[in-house]
Amino acid sequence: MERIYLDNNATTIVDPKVFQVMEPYFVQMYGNPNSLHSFGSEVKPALAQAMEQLYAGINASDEDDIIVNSCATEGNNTVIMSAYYDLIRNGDKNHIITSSVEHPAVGETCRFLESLGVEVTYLPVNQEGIVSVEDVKAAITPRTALASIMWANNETGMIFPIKEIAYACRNRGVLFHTDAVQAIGKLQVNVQDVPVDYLTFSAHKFHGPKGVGGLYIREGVPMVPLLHGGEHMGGLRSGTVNVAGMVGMGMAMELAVENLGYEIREVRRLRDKLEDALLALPDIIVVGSRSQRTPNTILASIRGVEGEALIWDLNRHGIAVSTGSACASESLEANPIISAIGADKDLAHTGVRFSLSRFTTEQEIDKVIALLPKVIGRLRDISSTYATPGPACQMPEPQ
Ligand SMILES: Cc1ncc(COP(=O)(O)O)c(CN[C@@H](CS)C(=O)O)c1O
Repeated sequence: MERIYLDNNATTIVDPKVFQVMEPYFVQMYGNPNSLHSFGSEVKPALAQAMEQLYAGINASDEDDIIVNSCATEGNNTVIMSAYYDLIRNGDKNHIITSSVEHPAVGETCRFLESLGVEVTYLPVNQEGIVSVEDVKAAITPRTALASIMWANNETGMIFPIKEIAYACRNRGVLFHTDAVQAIGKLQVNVQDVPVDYLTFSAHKFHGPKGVGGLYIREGVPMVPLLHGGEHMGGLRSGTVNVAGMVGMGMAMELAVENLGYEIREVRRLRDKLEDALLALPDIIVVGSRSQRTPNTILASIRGVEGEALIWDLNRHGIAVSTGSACASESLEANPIISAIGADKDLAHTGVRFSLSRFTTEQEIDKVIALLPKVIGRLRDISSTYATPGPACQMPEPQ
């Protein structure tokens, strides 16, 4: 059976060009870059080039740092724990601001710090699923150590006003971190234009390998390492460098920037084609306006159809989607994002996320469009809660 992959916000295929540059560092040039002999020294040029690609990809200046780590989860933990060690435990701060829709790598790390006595403000989202910069400004106190707000949400694709939030934090002397995992390769990320202090990303979200990520640190801002035990990454992240992974991530970053125009035009066109087909069916809503969303993502709520039931039925036809973030896919809880925007609880159990990539083809989208009415119709026919097409789904009234 031909399979169609529409879960790219969970992870992406490694671009063949990325795999090609990685391969030699597994079986030919496999030395430890910290070794003094030729096996170590011969890998250094590739690491230097990869670092240049990462700096160029987010327009970082030479004075800034980018540390290569294992993933965005590690990067998010590193930033938040650094704020705790440096500004809260040893300083006079005791407050962190984040949003109620962050990835668990931010949300759960903040909850862990609450268990250590740190005060955390979890900002709400509006019915579009977006955090307001006014709410960030209002939440800042003299004791605020850090604000951490994601650039784009992994379930809805909604893009947050990061430039305004970054300036609001800078003007009030608050360090600002953004989780840019769902932004790299989908929108322009330029740290000269957007004054973030920290920024995290994961290679496997933009057609690089799993198990490698990056943490950008603006010159002059504090960083207490999470991992100790060696001078790797200038002592900011100990552990033998994942040479092949770093080389692959560098190439993936270069290709992500190179293909941004295609993503914004062509991937968006295919996403909109799928979204239009979904909205032509009764009792379906999509979270957030397209103009405020990453070009590849749809979070749809399909009345009368449990999200899990739809993903299993589509899976039987070889189509891979998710009910939301992969890390929450085992949970049968209501989709927290759909709950957060104020939709009714029935809708919150019917969320399905479609996320495309530059490798998604028109033929694949056409096949999914042809199949959806049958799959949704069958599930509604056997549903005990869905009788006939209800009133056209309305987004919840603004609170
Ligand atoms: C915004 C955001 N922030 C951090 C992560 C974690 O990335 P790692 O490489 O696993 O560390 C993710 C990964 N979100 C996947 C898996 S849970 C999803 O299905 O939405 C993310 O989307």
